[in-house]
Amino acid sequence: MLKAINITKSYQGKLALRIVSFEVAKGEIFCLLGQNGAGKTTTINIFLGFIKMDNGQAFIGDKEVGVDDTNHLTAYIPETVQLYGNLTGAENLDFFSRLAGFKYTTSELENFLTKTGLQSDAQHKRLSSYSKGMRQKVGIAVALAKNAEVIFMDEPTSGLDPKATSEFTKICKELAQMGKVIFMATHDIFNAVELATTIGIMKEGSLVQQLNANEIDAGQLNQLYLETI
Ligand SMILES: Nc1ncnc2c1ncn2[C@@H]1O[C@H](COP(=O)(O)OP(=O)(O)OP(=O)(O)O)[C@@H](O)[C@H]1O
Repeated sequence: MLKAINITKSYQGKLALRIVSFEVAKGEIFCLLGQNGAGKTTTINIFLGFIKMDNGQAFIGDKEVGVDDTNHLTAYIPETVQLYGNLTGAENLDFFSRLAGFKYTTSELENFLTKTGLQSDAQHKRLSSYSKGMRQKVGIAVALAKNAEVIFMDEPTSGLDPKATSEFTKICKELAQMGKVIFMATHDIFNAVELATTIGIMKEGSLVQQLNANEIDAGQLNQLYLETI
């Protein structure tokens, strides 16, 4: 579903990605680890079309990023989901769904929000009263409402408390069971082991490790990470 072929990217002559290649299948959760500046966000931004690669190719399904229209296939959950504080969760979802070309009834909007675990008494409250975890649930509801096939996430559990992280992990697994692809940059080794099907480790712009998450525990991954980066 996702394919990176020999992607390179430099900023002002400094290489940020050095010939990065990988594939992610439907229903997979790919967690990308690596130190600050390793190239995780750059990889995500290239797939989202926010920045252009210098060389290589990126595919989402059979569509090529930068060549075909891939916008409708993707959703993006950044560390802090950008929503309108003076609108309710349901109103934000309605607004962003319409932007993506979808018009839903109030009960359909509520269904999307309920699927993410956002409690019904919160759905019609203003976003300004939401916690970070609740905002992320609205972000995930937007991804569901626009029927995105691939959800990119950049450090989504950063700053979440353990309960919110656990709820977030559960939702991600449900999304994967629905056949969605999740591609996540994270510093959270323990959550990556819990969540991922595949774990990638980046170092200085290269994807230096790719591991099956079932074959490693958190202690082993932590050790390997420290030896690798
Ligand atoms: N807009 C930009 N202009 C110049 N250099 C940039 C830009 N964005 C990223 N870089 C550089 O590219 C490299 C990769 O950065 P990137 O943000 O992809 O890393 P990262 O792994 O996501 O780091 P972090 O964990 O801090 O988010 C770094 O050296 C960074 O300084």
